[in-house]
This record gives sequence, C-alpha cells and structure tokens, in this order.
Amino acid sequence: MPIPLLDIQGLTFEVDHHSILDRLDLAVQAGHIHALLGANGSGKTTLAYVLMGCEGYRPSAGRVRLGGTELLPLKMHERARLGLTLAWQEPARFEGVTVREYLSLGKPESNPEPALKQVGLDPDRYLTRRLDKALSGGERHRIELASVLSMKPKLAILDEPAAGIDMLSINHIIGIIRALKDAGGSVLLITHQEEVALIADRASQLCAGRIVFSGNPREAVDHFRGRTCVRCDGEVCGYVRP
Ligand SMILES: Nc1ncnc2c1ncn2[C@@H]1O[C@H](COP(=O)(O)OP(=O)(O)OP(=O)(O)O)[C@@H](O)[C@H]1O
Repeated sequence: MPIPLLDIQGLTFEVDHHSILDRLDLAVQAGHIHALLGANGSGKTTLAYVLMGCEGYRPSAGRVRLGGTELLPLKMHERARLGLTLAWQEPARFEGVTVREYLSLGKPESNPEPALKQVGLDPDRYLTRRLDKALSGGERHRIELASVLSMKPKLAILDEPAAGIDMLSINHIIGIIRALKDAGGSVLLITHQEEVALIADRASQLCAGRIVFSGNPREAVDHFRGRTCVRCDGEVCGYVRP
C-alpha cells in the first residue's frame, strides 16, 4: 500500500470522560473516494469536525497526517491551506449571506459561476439568492458542493452530501463527487446511503467511535446493513471493546 494521503492513528476525542472517537485508525489513499459508513451517533460528524480543527473538537490522543504533515497542531485555516475542506451538513453558520458571497468566502477574486454551473444551478438565478430557508434542501446541498468544488481541495470531507435528495438528483450529486476525484482530489464521503457509498474506491464502517471494518464498498455496505447498532459492544457489529 502506498503512503496514505490521510493517515489517522489512535485518534481519541472525549466529552466528559466518554470517548466519542475511540482510538480510531483510518487511512485514505490519494485519489480515492473513501466512504465512511456508520449508524446515527457512531461519530462520523465528530470525526469530520476533529479533522477540520473546529472549536471544541480537540482530541485527547492520536495523530493525523495529511500528505505527511501533522494536522493536529494546525489551526483550521492552516488545515484549509493544506487542501482540507469540509462540506458542512448544514451551512447554517452562513445564514443570510448571498450565494455569491458564500462561494467567494476567503477568495474574493474568484469567479463562482463555473462551480455553480457544475452543480446544475443557473448562476443568473442563484448568485443573488440568500442562504436561507427559502432554498430547498437539495439546493443547499448543491451550493455547499459548489463551494467545495471551487476550493479544488486535496481532500474534501463530504458529510451526508445526498441526505434528503431525490433519486434523480442523487445521480447528479454522485457526478459532482466523481468530479472532485477527476480534478485530482480525494474524498472522505460520510454517508448512510448505499447507492452513494458504492461509488467509493474503498469504504470503512464506524461503530462507537472506532473503525470496525475497511474493505471494498460492497463488502462494507453488506457489513453495515446487517449491523445497525451503535455502541453495541460486539453484540451486533462485531466490535469488541478491548
Ligand atoms: N460536543 C459534544 N458533546 C456531547 N456529546 C457529543 C458532542 N459531539 C458529539 N457528541 C455525541 O457523540 C456521538 C456521535 O455524534 P456524531 O454527530 O459524530 O454522530 P454521527 O455518526 O455523525 O451521527 P448521525 O449519523 O446521526 O449524523 C453522539 O452520541 C453525540 O451526541
């Protein structure tokens, strides 16, 4: 195996002495779409926040390297400069700004139109719209993906990019995820949806804050489908607390 782009070893994040991420190991290869499956509450979004360096998400143990650079000592903007980007599940933090402003955050000189077109939204209609409840869930997902596309990230973390999206639009979203890979990026794809996970090159299943399975996406989906319990201590998913 080549040296992974993202190499996570023994990552532990605790709240009130309770491990949300529990000595988690995960490797994402350069150029791969790597799906991360896991039941509600298994720690997927927490992992995304810890990787991004969000406030309040400082791990108590472990190391993370991106392209060989130690990530954990870095601030959020330094991680972004290394090419790490997260598509937020809900871009609510930016409620009220226009789509043009949102897509230009941090890069005011850039033209947001190509990325918007790539996600199937007409710039003439959408650039002046505001990020508010008047946008449908699908439109918000697409705008979030347009934001990620325009960053040309080395590693994009996508948190449920197709949640609540109809079947036809899911195929479009899948096309956008593939475009990130075709542009030379890698993707950590957090998803519950089988049809989305199956586009990955590799997939892992998270249970109670620890990776309990990594393999090809078909095997991982089968593993996940039969095992839906969170923190099951091995009763269902085979995870055994040492
Ligand atoms: N800051 C926090 N304080 C307390 N508990 C937290 C905190 N962050 C996460 N948790 C808990 O950690 C667990 C994992 O949450 P997380 O959001 O990472 O799960 P998830 O796998 O993304 O779930 P879902 O599929 O429902 O989005 C949950 O039980 C959650 O309540």
